[in-house]
Amino acid sequence: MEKDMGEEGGCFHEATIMGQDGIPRTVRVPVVQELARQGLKFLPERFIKARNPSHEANITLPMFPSINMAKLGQQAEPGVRAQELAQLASCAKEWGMFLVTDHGIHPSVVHGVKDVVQGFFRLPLEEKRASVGSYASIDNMGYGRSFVKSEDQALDWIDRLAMKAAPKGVDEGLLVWPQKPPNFRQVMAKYVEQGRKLCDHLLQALAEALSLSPHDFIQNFDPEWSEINVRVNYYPPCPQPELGLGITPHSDASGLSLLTQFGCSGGLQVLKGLNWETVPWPCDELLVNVGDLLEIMSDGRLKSPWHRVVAMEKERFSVALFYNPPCSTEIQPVQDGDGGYKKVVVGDYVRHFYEISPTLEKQAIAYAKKA
Ligand SMILES: O=C(O)CCC(=O)C(=O)O
Ligand SMILES: [Fe+2]
Repeated sequence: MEKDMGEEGGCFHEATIMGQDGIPRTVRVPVVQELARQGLKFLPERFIKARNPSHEANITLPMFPSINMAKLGQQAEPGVRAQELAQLASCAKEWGMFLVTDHGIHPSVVHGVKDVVQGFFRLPLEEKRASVGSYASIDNMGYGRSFVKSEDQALDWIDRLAMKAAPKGVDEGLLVWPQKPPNFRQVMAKYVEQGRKLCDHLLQALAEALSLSPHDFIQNFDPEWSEINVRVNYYPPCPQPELGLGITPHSDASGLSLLTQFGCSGGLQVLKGLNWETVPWPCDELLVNVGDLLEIMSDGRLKSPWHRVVAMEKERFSVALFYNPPCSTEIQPVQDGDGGYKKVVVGDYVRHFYEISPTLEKQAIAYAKKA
């Protein structure tokens, strides 16, 4: 693809949006990494987000709940395990988000992910483009696109790379995975495999923590057909971070999301009451958050957190694995928990989520509420 210089003096990603006439149109959004390279003093107009000052309390939580996965194992001493399950129940209910330690994913695997991700983003733009294919009709996948819905929407200060890692075979012939660095897919596949094990373990523990049967959540997942999407978020250094956002507020349309970050920490915020609070998430630790699908399965006992990413002066990367039941699975509350949720097909839920997102408030989940 030609290097496309526009009025911002940068290069552009293309995104397909639905026009008001119902006809899809292609819009161009700047490649943020290329903009950032120009050493801008001011944040370009298109990236300025209206923020509600009364919600900007600038609170960094002194500490954040952390779950030791070894203490949740069957070999753990029963008293220790019961205590860890109680801690899991409390942080999953209070925050819908927690750090995990002793999770069994070897640091070399996480470092491998960091190396290939940085390797990809260090490539010149033309090489990045040449190295990645496209899912064509699947929005939000491949290199570059974000939640772009209209021409006049304020944009996120981010470049993204998103791929389907499972089920196997979904991308045959599409070559979406970067060819450079050459070990990108292999390294990511290892992380995905280990991340899946961790999420399976957590799904069982979360059910137990809520006094349900350990199988209640995981029964909706399938070793062969569950979906795992990988999304790499790259937030280049931002000239006026207080005016922009890396990712606009959202919940995840997943069962569970597993995240790692590098570059710097302090970008992720979660809405608590009316305040955005910065999650104290150290760089080498893994973070898990409850997605909308688990909120539905738990009938609201677990809540998917409303979260966002603030722009920062330094560059930051995060890698999210979104773990979902197979898209044809019907999920429903395992037990009545007063959340008012009903049976939905996973694929229908996710499609609707992306059709209406981004929204100002947590709105997509209303799709799964009883009338
Ligand atoms: O970058 C982060 O910390 C969070 C990313 C995120 O929320 C997402 O990819 O859905
Ligand atoms: Fe998210």
